[in-house]
Formats: sequence, structure tokens, C-alpha cells
Amino acid sequence: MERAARLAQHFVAEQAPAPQLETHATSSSVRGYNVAVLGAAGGIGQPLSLLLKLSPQVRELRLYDVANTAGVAADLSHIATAPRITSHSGAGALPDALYGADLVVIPAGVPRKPGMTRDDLFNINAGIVRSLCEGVARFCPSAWVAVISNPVNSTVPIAAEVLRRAGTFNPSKLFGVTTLDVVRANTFVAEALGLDPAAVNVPVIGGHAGVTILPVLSAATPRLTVPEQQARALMARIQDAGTEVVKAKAGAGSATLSMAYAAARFAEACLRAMSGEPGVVECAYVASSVVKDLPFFASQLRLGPAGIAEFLPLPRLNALEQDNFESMKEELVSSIAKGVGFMNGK
Ligand SMILES: NC(=O)c1ccc[n+]([C@@H]2O[C@H](COP(=O)([O-])OP(=O)(O)OC[C@H]3O[C@@H](n4cnc5c(N)ncnc54)[C@H](O)[C@@H]3O)[C@@H](O)[C@H]2O)c1
Ligand SMILES: O=C(O)C[C@H](O)C(=O)O
Repeated sequence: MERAARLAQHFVAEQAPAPQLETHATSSSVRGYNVAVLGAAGGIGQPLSLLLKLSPQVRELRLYDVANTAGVAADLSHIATAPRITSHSGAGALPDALYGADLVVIPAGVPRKPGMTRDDLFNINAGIVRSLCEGVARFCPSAWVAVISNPVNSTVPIAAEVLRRAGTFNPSKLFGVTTLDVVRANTFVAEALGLDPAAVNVPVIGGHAGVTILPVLSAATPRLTVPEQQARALMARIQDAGTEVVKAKAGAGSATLSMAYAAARFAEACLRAMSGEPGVVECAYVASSVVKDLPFFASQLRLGPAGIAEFLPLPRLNALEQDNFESMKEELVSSIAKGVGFMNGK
């Protein structure tokens, strides 16, 4: 069939409810979900796809990138687990990757090199996220979308604006992935307490860059009772952990393996919530009215079959955390404005 005709068919079919029914069932008939990874041949995309290939929640895993997905797909497809792998290389293959997707995970974009801030990636990654979200709006308008590409504090507002302009924005289904901050906080606190990291939970609120990453150590479970100086050091390490990896990789990129783990954890949580599992709670950076004047904010969310089911109340902050909270506001406001400004041609 001619590509244009196929695209038109995709678009028309996407309006009709029938094709998605088999993957949206919420009863015991669930056979898994279709997940698209955009940027699947990259440093995060490959290990993330490996972890998703191991997920019992996934029915079909679509690997999309500007190039080089065929080899990754061939390799993963030999693993003896249920998810079916498909390969989609080049912009013309985006519709096939997205059509009927239940969850779209976006790690596409350039990573930092030593000396750069996440915001230094804006000029390249803003356009990438915009064009991929235009595809989402067109070919899988009811999918959940998880944005990994930095600077997350700005790329999520861009994604929201693209979807809003297309008339498909559902704020309950768009997430900036901040799970790596929680993973790091859990790991470092577990080290301090001499515990298994799996037994630790630290809510991390705010955003995903420097001071906007606010680990609420006073709300950690189990309770963390350390001198203020140690709490300060822990907070600083969590906030600088991305830079710690960038420096150690010395020009070869930023966190990929820990990020793949974190994104797989977040994707798995989304799919469990989608299937009706109760009590799924994760932190993520989303459109929010939890904090006045911050239209996007990361906080603890209870996820349900239709996306965000509840914003959990912010944990009570101690004096150190409150100080940090006040100093993050200005940066977050300006990162959000930068994303919106990009969409307004500024
Ligand atoms: N949210 C977080 O916590 C977090 C953590 C780590 C990294 N990141 C970010 O994730 C992004 C990716 O990092 P990486 O290490 O995987 O980089 P990478 O360069 O290894 O991989 C990026 C991939 O994106 C692909 N890509 C580029 N433009 C694309 C497009 N238009 N469509 C589809 N694919 C495209 C590239 O071909 C490449 O394969 C970076 O922006 C990085 O800063 C975020
Ligand atoms: O630090 C980076 O640039 C990548 C990512 O945001 C991270 O936190 O590891």
C-alpha cells in the first residue's frame, strides 16, 4: 500500500476505538500492552528495551530511532520472553511505531558532556521532543507518555503544549521521568543506614535539575535520623548525582544504565496501574496545581487505569528542605517558561 494511504489509514483508524480494545482490557483477559521506545538505539534506549523485553506487562515492544534499530531489534528478539519486538528506523517509520501504543517512552536526544548543564541541551532536544510528540498526538493520542529527554523541566512543558495544540492533551497521562532521582536517593540513604535499598523510599519533589531536585529526606521510610550536616551532604549528592556520572564518563555521555533501570521501573508502574492494580505510587514531573505558580511539578502520584488518579499531599518539609524549596522556585518557573516560549517561537 502507498505510504500516504497507509498513513491516512492509520490516522482514520486511530479515531476509531476498536483497534485498541485488545490491549486496554482491565480484566484477567489482559494480554499486555504495546510500548514504544523513541530513541531505542541510544545509550538509555538499548538497556531500557532489554528490561522491557523482560516485562510480563509488555505485549509488543516497538523500537524507534532515526537509525540502527534493526540490529537492536534482531538481538533482543532472540531472548526467550513473550514480548514481540518490532523495529522502526527513520522518521517515516514513526507512525508504525506509535499506532496503537499504550505507553510511549522518550529517551531520544543528546546527553550532557562534562561542563554542560541539562539546560545546555535545550536547543537540540526541544525540537526532537516537539516532533516526536506531534507524532504521538497524531498516531496514538490516548497513549501515556513518559519523557526522559533533558532538560525535563522544559521538555515536559513542550510536550504538553504540543499535545494541547493538537487537542489531545490529557494531563493525567503525560509524565517527566524523575524516577532516577528517587532511585539514587533510595540507594544513598540505604548506604547511610546500612539497609537494602529495596527497603528504602525517599520521595523526591520539584523537578529534574540541580536545586530543583528536592529529596525529602525527612519523609524517608524507614526514618532517617542523621545530623544536619550529613543530611545536607546526602541532599547535595542526590542533586549532583547526574553530574557525578557525566564526569566519570568523561565525555562518553551521561547516566544510561541506572536511567534504564529507573525508566523500566516507571514504565512497569504505569502498565500495572493501567491494568487496574491498586496502590501504584510513583514520583513524576507533571502538569500540576500542587504548588502555586508552578504549573509543572514533580511529586508523589497515585496512578490508576486512566493515568494520575491522585496527587498525594506534599510531605511536611523541615527547615533545610523548606530553604531548598524556596530556592528552586525561580529556576523551575524560568525552565517552564522557556519550554512554553519555544512553542510560541521565542
Ligand atoms: N530524565 C532523566 O533522569 C535522564 C537520565 C539520563 C539521561 N537523560 C536524558 O536522556 C537523553 C538520552 O540520553 P542517552 O544517553 O540515551 O543519549 P544517546 O545519545 O546515547 O541516545 C539518544 C538516542 O536518541 C536518538 N535520537 C536523536 N534524535 C532522535 C529523533 N528525532 N527521534 C528518535 N530518536 C532520536 C539518537 O539516534 C540516539 O540513539 C538525553 O537528553 C539525556 O540528557 C535523562
Ligand atoms: O545528568 C544528566 O545529564 C542526565 C540525567 O539527567 C541524570 O540525572 O543522570
